[in-house]
Amino acid sequence: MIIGLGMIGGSFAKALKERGLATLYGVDRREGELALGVSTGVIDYPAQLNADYLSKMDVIVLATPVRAMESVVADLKPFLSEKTLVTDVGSTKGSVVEAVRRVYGFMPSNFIPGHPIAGAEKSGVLASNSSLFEKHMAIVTPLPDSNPVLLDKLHRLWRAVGSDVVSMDVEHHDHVLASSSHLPHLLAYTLVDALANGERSQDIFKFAAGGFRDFTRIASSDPVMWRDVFMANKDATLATLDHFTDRLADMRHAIEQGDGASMFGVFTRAKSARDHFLRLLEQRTLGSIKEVRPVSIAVLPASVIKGQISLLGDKSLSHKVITIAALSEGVSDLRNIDLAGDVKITIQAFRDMGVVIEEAANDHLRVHGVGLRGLKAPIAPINVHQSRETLYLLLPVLAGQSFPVSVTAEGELLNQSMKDVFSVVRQMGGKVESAVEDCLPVYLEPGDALNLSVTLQAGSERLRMAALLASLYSPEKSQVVPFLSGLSHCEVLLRQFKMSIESSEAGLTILPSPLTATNVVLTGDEYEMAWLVLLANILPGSELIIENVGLDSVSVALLMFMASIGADVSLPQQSASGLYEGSVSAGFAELHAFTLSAEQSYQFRDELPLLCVAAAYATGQSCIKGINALPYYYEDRVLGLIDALEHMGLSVTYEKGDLFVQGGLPQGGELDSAGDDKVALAMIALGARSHALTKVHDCQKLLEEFNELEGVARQLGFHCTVTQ
Ligand SMILES: NC(=O)c1ccc[n+]([C@@H]2O[C@H](COP(=O)([O-])OP(=O)(O)OC[C@H]3O[C@@H](n4cnc5c(N)ncnc54)[C@H](O)[C@@H]3O)[C@@H](O)[C@H]2O)c1
Ligand SMILES: O=C(O)C(=O)C[C@]1(C(=O)O)C=C[C@@H](O)C=C1
Repeated sequence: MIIGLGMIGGSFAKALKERGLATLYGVDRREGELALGVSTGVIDYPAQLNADYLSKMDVIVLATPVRAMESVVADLKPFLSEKTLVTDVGSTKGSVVEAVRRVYGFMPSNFIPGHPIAGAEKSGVLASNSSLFEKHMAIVTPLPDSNPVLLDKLHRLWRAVGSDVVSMDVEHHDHVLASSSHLPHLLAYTLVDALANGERSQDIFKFAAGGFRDFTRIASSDPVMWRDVFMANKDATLATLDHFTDRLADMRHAIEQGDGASMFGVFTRAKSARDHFLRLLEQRTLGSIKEVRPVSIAVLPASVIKGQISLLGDKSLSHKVITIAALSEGVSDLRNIDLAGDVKITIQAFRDMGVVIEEAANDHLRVHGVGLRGLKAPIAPINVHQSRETLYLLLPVLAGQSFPVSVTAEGELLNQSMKDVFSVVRQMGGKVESAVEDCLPVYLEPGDALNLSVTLQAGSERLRMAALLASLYSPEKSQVVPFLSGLSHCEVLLRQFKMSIESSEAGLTILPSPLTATNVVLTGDEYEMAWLVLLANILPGSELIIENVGLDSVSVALLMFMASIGADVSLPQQSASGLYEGSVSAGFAELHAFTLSAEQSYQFRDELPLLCVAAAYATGQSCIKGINALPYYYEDRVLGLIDALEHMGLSVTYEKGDLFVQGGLPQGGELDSAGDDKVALAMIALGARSHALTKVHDCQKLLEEFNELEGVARQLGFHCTVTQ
């Protein structure tokens, strides 16, 4: 039985009836609504509140405005069996519970309140919609004495009409809904009323467009229902209204003072919060993660590359410089930033914590730093999706703030051990809790900051950066001993922001100091640079100049190694920062077979897919040692390349972790990059001088990370095309 056959009661009845789940009886004080309910098939029968009807009901749903519920409960009381589940759909819950208690003197165990978080600005039975509750939440607010069997029945009823059921405490419900639903209705009603009765009202409505319509849709809602809501949820509404009024006063002040920075801050944070909300909503309504269309890249053999090119900023450096700028004091102008792919995740995470990041152009950001400890607690757990880079940069920074936070991820990242970076956080004094040891999701709680002294057990650049960021939060001097000696971009970048890092034989010594905003033009992506150098060397007639390069110790060692095996490549000069900065030139040359020691394999682990291709085009047999000693994802990449080399007709042996490749000309064919961007780029190089067309599959990630690939290829005359 539905009592109050309006829009919500009618929608619930219709949803159950269409699914063949119930015989529906309706009660309403307006007979016309009941008649319409029967004629439109929303209910089966009209009914009345007497013993005949009430004694045979399994479920009774109160769907009147909330202040009418007390008299309805009083009318039900004499005839009600305690086996009948009585529930309601009212927008407030405390008032309904109080009303029932007033009638009974206690809360009967068969009365379990509920509230579907779905609706519309319409009212009346004709506005019923049987799919209204699908993919929406239904909140139930059981009480300590609630009958568990009937509670289960209530859950099943809401699930049956497509809702996700959530349990909540009555008081919490009323506070949350006061902000999420009641306050917006109050603002919409008041805005329309103020404008309708103010000066120039006719023109205001005449010239209002989408903004006004979107903001005020809910002012068309039923006035009786909403009067009841505000009378029933007075305290919680006043609390959220006061908070809002204060914030509105701040905005008024900012406008009066012409304080653009404050306005910009509020608008950026609000946009980021709303975008986050829409993403949540989208996941709920789509029900599943979006499908990604597979993309392949076809490579036509025998092209030549020629010209001068400047590459977009290195991706991992883009993540890093955004992080450093966000923690600096002042505004940093960052240029040549790669805003594609995972970098967006780092940007979003900082925006979610109150950092204003302006996108001045496609590759240009203006970051309004908040200082080392100035981040704000995010409204929801931070999701780094599949970005390991974001995770490693964020964790130490979060452990340095004053609020606890949860961090989660998606896909494979959820199953991988984060022991190394969790250990850095623990050494800072942060508490790390996770259900599965050393895995995400993780709950981070800042502890008392400790002086950091870390000896890194691996050469990863992101771990090095994580340790350096962690050391920013040490009360006094801290020490980071990198796994690999030599200059890295991490120190160079941090020094640009005035971090005090001294380098000695013993490692890096860091003195506590704030970071100062600065302007940075990022140097080009180093993997893409190495890829172009390789391509130029395997395509006869090629001549190439790559500008805006900044080489750290590993990249210098790699290019020198390439030169030692016959590659035509020249390095720029070393600059004051210690990096080799300027242009790299490269051209065609016959490469010789080479042997890479296990130490070199580790040092060049990122570039190993490219070195496998170099081995394929070199004369003689090359050997790459110690592959099985690398972290598994580097080994996986090489294994992917081994498959590709064999598929292209080359002679390859993989024995006890050592790879032997007999150079020759590959045949062409179809290769699977398994979604790895670095592997895909190497496979494209492998196809560059093969006998026939090469098609590299699963290149979505590559195009996301290197979305200017087609443009670069076109500019240099290299024939590769994206196909579905
Ligand atoms: N409108 C929404 O978006 C929405 C969403 C979730 C929950 N709710 C809640 O659902 C309830 C119903 O809202 P609605 O939008 O369906 O309103 P509605 O106006 O469409 O329907 C209410 C019905 O209750 C009837 N009614 C009023 N007093 C009665 C009484 N004493 N006895 C019998 N019938 C009576 C009215 O005649 C009307 O048909 C409210 O408590 C509201 O807070 C509304
Ligand atoms: O979508 C609308 O029009 C609504 O007003 C629905 C809405 C809401 O504020 O979200 C209104 C009241 C409720 O109790 C639950 C949902």
